[in-house]
Amino acid sequence: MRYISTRGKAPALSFSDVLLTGLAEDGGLYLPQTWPEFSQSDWRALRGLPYPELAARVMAPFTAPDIDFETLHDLCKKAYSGFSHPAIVPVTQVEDGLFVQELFHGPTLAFKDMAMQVLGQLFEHVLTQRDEHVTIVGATSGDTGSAAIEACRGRKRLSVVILHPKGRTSEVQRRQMTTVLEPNVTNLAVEGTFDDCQDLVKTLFADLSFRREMRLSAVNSINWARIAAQIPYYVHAALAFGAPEQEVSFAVPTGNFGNILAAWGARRMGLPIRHLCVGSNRNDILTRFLTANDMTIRGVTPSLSPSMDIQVSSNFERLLFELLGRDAAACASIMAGFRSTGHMDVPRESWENATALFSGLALDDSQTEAEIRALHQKSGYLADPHSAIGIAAGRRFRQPGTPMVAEATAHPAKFPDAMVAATGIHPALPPHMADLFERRERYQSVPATEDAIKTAVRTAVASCNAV
Ligand SMILES: N[C@@H](CCOP(=O)(O)O)C(=O)O
Repeated sequence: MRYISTRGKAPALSFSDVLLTGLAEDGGLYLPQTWPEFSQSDWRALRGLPYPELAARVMAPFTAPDIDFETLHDLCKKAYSGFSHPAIVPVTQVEDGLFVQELFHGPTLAFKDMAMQVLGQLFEHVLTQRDEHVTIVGATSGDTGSAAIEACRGRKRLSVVILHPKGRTSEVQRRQMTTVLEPNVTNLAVEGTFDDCQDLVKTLFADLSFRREMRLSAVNSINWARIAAQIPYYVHAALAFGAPEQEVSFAVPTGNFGNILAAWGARRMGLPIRHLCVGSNRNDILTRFLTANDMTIRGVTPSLSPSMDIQVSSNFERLLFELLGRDAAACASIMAGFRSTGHMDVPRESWENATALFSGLALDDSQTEAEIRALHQKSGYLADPHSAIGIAAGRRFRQPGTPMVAEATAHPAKFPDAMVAATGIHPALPPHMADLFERRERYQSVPATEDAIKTAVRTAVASCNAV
């Protein structure tokens, strides 16, 4: 398998190189040169497999020939060994035709662990093979940061620097990051929004000499490996409902578009997915795009679902590239226009193709709170604000005869204030985090400037090397 950039001007790479490279050197995102396709009997053969084996079988075409199936299976077993639920990604019914797949049973209580735990193993494997060290720089609106830190903490071949928007995550989310004191972990509280953090990360990658000097690598979903490791849970859910004979739809609370892009990838591989529903909060750029072809940046506003407080959804570029028939020049020019004007001009035909498969629903904070409360009263299910938005989107677009699976992306204990306001219930943190509020924090506040972040990255790498 080789990977190509959505902007067409970076070299095609193998899986291991894509893993270590993160963002393509032309600013684009890597995608498989050709999508692997599974036959009906290939899907059937995955039924009933333990999750780590299913994950390895689904990911194997993406990692070949660099990583063979046996090695990958071993890495997946290690990755999912710390999950607290025996099914890893259990599915429960909340209403007629509406189901929830819980993706938050990993160590940091969010869906990011599903891929990040695998990435930690993959980095260790590839870097050991090559005897190399990399510096991971990532941006988080709340969940990616702690998942990345958890996957990388204490690993000698990795330094990890995470940028979060100061004061814009929940306190639990912040503490999950800032109380990890291993010397290879640096937390930067950036005076800006998540979009500023993500932009700064991309700016660092765009400076090729800095990038090479620091050996930068990525753990955000700009890194293809993140998407590849998120495809298997869609397969797992679809098989549970009778795929490949039965179609399934999914509803996904969406910020950076990586999670729902993985669902799209599963469909591209032949999984019978009928409909994909995007759930947004008041930062509703994706819903505006899907309802009116209006992809215009309006500024990031804090909400009850901070992980989705995003306007520029990185992974949309991968879908755009596919919608444009893989025309990299057109994709690069639309992305350049988006960057300079804040408005993305998606050709009408591509937009119509997107809306044939995707729908969007946005909930403001009072609607989110009402959804959490009503769902809890009617079904007893306690959904965090992000998952509640996904569930509302699933209910809005479910169709008779097709199970709708809403992805529960975070544990309610990550957002206690919102949960208490909606239901009066304060969900307890699991035992391994019970003392989170007593742990010492370490982070550095920095202005949202390229110079400040570069200095902080240099210092982090130097101090890590000194240990
Ligand atoms: N919602 C994310 C933002 C970063 O997304 P990613 O999937 O690209 O890592 C978060 O919680 O940090």
